[in-house]
Amino acid sequence: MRWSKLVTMIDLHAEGEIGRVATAGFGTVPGDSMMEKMRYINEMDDTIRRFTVFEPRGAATSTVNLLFPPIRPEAAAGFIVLQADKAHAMSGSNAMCVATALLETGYIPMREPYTRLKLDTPAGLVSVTAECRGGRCERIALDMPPSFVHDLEVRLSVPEIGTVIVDIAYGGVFYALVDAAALGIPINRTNARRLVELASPIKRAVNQQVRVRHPDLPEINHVSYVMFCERGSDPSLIRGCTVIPPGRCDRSPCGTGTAARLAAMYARGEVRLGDELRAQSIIDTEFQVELTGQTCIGCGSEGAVLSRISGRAWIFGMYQCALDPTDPFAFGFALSDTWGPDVDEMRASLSTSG
Ligand SMILES: O=C(O)[C@H]1NCC[C@@H]1O
Repeated sequence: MRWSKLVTMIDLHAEGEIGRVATAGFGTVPGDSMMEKMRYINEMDDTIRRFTVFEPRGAATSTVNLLFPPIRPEAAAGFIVLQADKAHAMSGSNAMCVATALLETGYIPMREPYTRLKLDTPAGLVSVTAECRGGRCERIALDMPPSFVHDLEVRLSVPEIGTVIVDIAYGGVFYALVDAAALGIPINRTNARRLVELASPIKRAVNQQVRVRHPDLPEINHVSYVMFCERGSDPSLIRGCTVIPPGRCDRSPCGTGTAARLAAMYARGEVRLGDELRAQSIIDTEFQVELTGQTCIGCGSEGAVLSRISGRAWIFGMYQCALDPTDPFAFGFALSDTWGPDVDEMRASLSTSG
């Protein structure tokens, strides 16, 4: 064989949201921290991201997590989430996939009934508690990064829609949280495409009209996702749908989005410390959510909340993708027919041309 690249991956999903874990073959990514590695991918060379996520080797629902040996001594491993638009600082469903892959393949020794480990991410260390039985990870609980509200009830002027009121909060990445009922759109499978079409101008507007910045992680300085939020008659059930650029719905209840949402709910007095909730996705899968504490960030100036979010992940395959030196699509491609309305905007932001 004359391949110039061969990347080995484990196929997983967490409550329906795909999260491939690349374990070998993607070479080295310069950086003395996960944040530096993420910056390198986003600003210097995103070829491995495009090679693995975009077509023909990837697809519109692709997410690939690059697995790294630990840099911080207390971490078992590090990972960086590669999505269609960029590398991101943290992801709940993907952290569940990474932890499950590490334990069920034996990369990290499994202890029953609980295995505890730390994962290193650009957003910081994430403590993981895996419920294990018979060699299987039955549930992965994440102690999410401290979550906080950046702005409540920001009035956005959104072309094609009008005024949209959003909360802006952080749960590992920044979110614009939108009340789905205010836009008259229930979160259900039928509305998946419409939710994507609504999120596109809202995300553009929020990043044009609002400047965000994490007080301790200044490189996290834009809103990554729009999350539509819904509450039903059951106060313990919160339903949500995160739209992932360039245009698809998160199939999971979204861990970072739910953590951000909890901060906004806490700020409004809608939840209290110790409350346990169920976060439900557009395909009705669920994460268990607990508001576990308060903390400060930004030199103590910002109030933040701590949450533990758990879900299940499953390995469903192994995948190797290779590059023939004559393959014209080493950098992959994406089309708006399946990837969503913001493909051209996404292409304009790529750090590697081709
Ligand atoms: O659970 C989460 O946080 C992720 N799911 C896909 C988009 C987010 O990164």
